[in-house]
Amino acid sequence: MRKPRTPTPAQRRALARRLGRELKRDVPLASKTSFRIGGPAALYFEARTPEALAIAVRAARALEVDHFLLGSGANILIGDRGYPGLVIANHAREITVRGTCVTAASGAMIYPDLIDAATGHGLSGLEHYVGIPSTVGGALWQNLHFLSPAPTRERTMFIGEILESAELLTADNRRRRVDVDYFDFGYDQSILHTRDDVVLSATFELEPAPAEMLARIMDENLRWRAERHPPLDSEPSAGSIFRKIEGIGAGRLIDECGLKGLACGDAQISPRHANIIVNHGRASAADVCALIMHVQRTVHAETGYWLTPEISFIGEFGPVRRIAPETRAAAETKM
Ligand SMILES: NC(=O)C1=CN([C@@H]2O[C@H](COP(=O)(O)OP(=O)(O)OC[C@H]3O[C@@H](n4cnc5c(N)ncnc54)[C@H](OP(=O)(O)O)[C@@H]3O)[C@@H](O)[C@H]2O)C=CC1
Ligand SMILES: C=C(O[C@H]1[C@H](O)[C@@H](CO)O[C@H](OP(=O)(O)OP(=O)(O)OC[C@H]2O[C@@H](n3ccc(=O)[nH]c3=O)[C@H](O)[C@@H]2O)[C@@H]1NC(C)=O)C(=O)O
Repeated sequence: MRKPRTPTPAQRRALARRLGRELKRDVPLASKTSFRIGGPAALYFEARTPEALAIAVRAARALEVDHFLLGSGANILIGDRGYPGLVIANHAREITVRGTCVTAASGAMIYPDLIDAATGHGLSGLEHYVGIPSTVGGALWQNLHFLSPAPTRERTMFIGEILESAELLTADNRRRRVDVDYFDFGYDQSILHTRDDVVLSATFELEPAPAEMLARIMDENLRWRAERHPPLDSEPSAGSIFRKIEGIGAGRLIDECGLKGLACGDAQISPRHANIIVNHGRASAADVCALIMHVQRTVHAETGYWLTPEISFIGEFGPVRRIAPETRAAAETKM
């Protein structure tokens, strides 16, 4: 990925003319991510409607200002030096329910807002994703997934299965409604990874279901997550760091290499789940990157697999120190 550039004074002024007083400077980003890590955005704009989102993206494109679209910040690591261009934070959160269709602006939170709206109307299809931090846009970007309900949990369910249509701002700045096939969904994959489209809103086609069934699925899924994953509020993270590889869980490989609990500064490979790095308070992006690189080298040396990060790296990063090759967790374990 190309390094984002700092806008020129002329670009800043032109952007301010288009976006008005809502365009802010030097806004800290760490608190806007689930990892609670990262430097500031040089320029920052909060879009509260799909129209404002389209205006901001069009303005950045027209003025050739490097920009990043921030959802709930749950799948990214922002560099310690921050983002030198424009961060457009998607706070377009309106949700409407009509019959069995739920339409949401792309900044709506899947959990709790969209799930509350759907289950409150006795509609099934979204409840599987309870407890997962994501906006609607982020969920379509990566085809949000979770296991099918207990007791069998025999397959992975994807949000693409219930998507009916979406409104996009396309790469050529047109507003266009597309159906589900457009997204070319896969595991952790969608067309959004390769096209510069922005999701403005999405419509999900759901099915009526008894309230007790919805409540049971949500309880069981929340319990599943609580048993396996570190709690986000007290141990901030970005969820899974690495992709599955040939169907094998990255967590299993990292665990087998004895890396659970290994720490670098305040960043630590979670003792609970080896594919999650947690921030114990003052972790830097450099600490997280040092752990990521150490995991890649160790897992490769011991298993032959090269793990690929699932999270996106946003903005500017400083130097990363190398952890000694043989380092294991025991001496540094923090619980
Ligand atoms: N299954 C699990 O347990 C977990 C899953 N996750 C996943 O993490 C993601 C979190 O979403 P969220 O926090 O909102 O996203 P983020 O703010 O972390 O952004 C992630 C990426 O989504 C893209 N994106 C966000 N909004 C839009 C939009 N409106 N239109 C097009 N692309 C968009 C951006 O891509 P670009 O740079 O290309 O614009 C961005 O790089 C979800 O995909 C979720 O599946 C996270 C934690 C746990
Ligand atoms: C957390 C995320 O998504 C999760 C999603 O919530 C759940 C449920 O559907 O399935 C995946 O987790 P996962 O725990 O199965 O993923 P992996 O880290 O690949 O682990 C696979 C397997 O390894 C084993 N495992 C895991 C952790 C660990 O410390 N030790 C270990 O042995 C477990 O048997 C586990 O089942 C998604 N992760 C990936 C990379 O696909 C996320 O995307 O951020």
